[in-house]
Amino acid sequence: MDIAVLGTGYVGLVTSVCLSEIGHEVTCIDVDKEKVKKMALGISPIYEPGLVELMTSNINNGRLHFTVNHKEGLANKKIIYIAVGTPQKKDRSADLRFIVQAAKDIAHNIKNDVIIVTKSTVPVGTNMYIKELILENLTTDLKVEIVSNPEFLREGSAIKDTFYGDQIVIGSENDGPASILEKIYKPFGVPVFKTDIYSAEMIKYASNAFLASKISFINEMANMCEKIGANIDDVAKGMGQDRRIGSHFLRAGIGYGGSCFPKDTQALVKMAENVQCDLGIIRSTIEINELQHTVLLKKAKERFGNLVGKRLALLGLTYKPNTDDIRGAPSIPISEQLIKEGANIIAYDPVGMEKARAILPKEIQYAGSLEEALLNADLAFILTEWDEIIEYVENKLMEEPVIFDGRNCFSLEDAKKLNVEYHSIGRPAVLKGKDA
Ligand SMILES: NC(=O)C1=CN([C@@H]2O[C@H](COP(=O)(O)OP(=O)(O)OC[C@H]3O[C@@H](n4cnc5c(N)ncnc54)[C@H](O)[C@@H]3O)[C@@H](O)[C@H]2O)C=CC1
Ligand SMILES: O=C(O)[C@H]1O[C@H](OP(=O)(O)OP(=O)(O)OC[C@H]2O[C@@H](n3ccc(=O)[nH]c3=O)[C@H](O)[C@@H]2O)[C@H](O)[C@@H](O)[C@@H]1O
Repeated sequence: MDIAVLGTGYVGLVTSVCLSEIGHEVTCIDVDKEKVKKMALGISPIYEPGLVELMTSNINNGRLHFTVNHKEGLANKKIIYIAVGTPQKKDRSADLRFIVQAAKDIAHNIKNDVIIVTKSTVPVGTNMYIKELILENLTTDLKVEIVSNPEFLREGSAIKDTFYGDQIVIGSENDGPASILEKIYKPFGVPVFKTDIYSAEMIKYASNAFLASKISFINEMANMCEKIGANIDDVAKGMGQDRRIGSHFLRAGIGYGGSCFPKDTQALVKMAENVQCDLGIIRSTIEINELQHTVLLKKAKERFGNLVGKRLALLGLTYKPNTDDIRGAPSIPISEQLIKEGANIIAYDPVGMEKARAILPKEIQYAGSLEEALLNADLAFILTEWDEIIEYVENKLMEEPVIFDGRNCFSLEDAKKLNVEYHSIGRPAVLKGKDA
């Protein structure tokens, strides 16, 4: 099948590469000229394990193409994916500016009947709006059908998630376009769930909100564990072994981040307000998450009194390991708080430093290695559980700095062997080989 994909962020690029890998001819269209130029040479704009290899092989076998030209990219395509960004507006609702432009780009450039497949996460009702917008802007009479096909991949495991996902959700007005899409995806061998468009749009927001609320729930329990002397790791394990609860998304820490959980939970609350619904659980989820970004700082202030002039190694800047994405990362509010407290930050991340420089406070210095970041540091904050960080801390016999681990990278048993003072989330502190 000849397919066009508008937008080559995480979702657009991974979708395009995976569709070409299963035999489809895919043209990626993006308005970012530099990005397109690089991608055409096989250079990925994102760090994602396994992506470059698949991208290069499909460019070389002629199934994957890149262009900035909508007219050229959309020519003769019967299937057009929309995967442009839906960021957050100031009022916290979803910003549909890129969606509107994409719809107009499609309307102005197609010459044949099309099926539009929306991968972007969009508020309920947006797919019908996209269809209307395209029809309104057409200059000739063409048939436009629309399918909501929300994306569930996670950054860092995006390729695996596409090939081995739990399900593909397809929302449509009738079975015609849904069946065509089902056929396109057949080689993935992933179960397809067909539903109506509104439900498909809602499944995406409800899923992200549920996962986010699971994280805020366990973080709230972690904060209580600290007060009563329980260990959140064991509490989460004991809960997760009950299959009705499940063990996933019960890792306590400094709160969720990323380009989606924060914006999608807030957009869902806004969407609900518009129909006079109050989503109390999701509002609390958001509030708890924002508070959770402050717990390491509170611990450090309790331990040191104040942080003025203290040299602080900030280890891990991306919102999770195996991605270079800094969008919505807890490192943003945490580094802003630390600067206000007068700490001297020296930061390190295995792959995220280039993107971090553009987003984090200007006062931060960047180290070329973990060793450099930790040299003469009074304290270290671990914000992302990168293997490189865990292995380094595990293998270097350090007496200092005092470690504040925001991701519970070490079991308490292993923490006792580290020879450092160690504070974590929802568990007792460890004082150089002993419980505090
Ligand atoms: N990042 C992720 O892991 C996931 C994202 N999503 C959703 O997917 C959507 C896309 O997110 P990301 O992949 O992070 O996107 P992104 O925001 O990183 O990239 C979007 C791309 O679209 C391009 N673009 C904007 N307008 C365009 C137009 N008119 N024509 C062609 N290209 C255009 C931009 O230049 C940019 O390269 C969002 O709605 C997001 O919520 C869903 C699941 C996972
Ligand atoms: O809509 C999206 O963009 C995507 O959002 C998340 O994927 P992603 O943001 O890539 O990463 P996750 O692995 O879900 O982690 C999100 C955040 O939650 C945190 N987290 C996750 C799990 C956990 O137990 N505890 C926890 O604090 C992570 O550290 C990270 O900051 C969802 O898992 C995807 O299904 C969805 O497609």
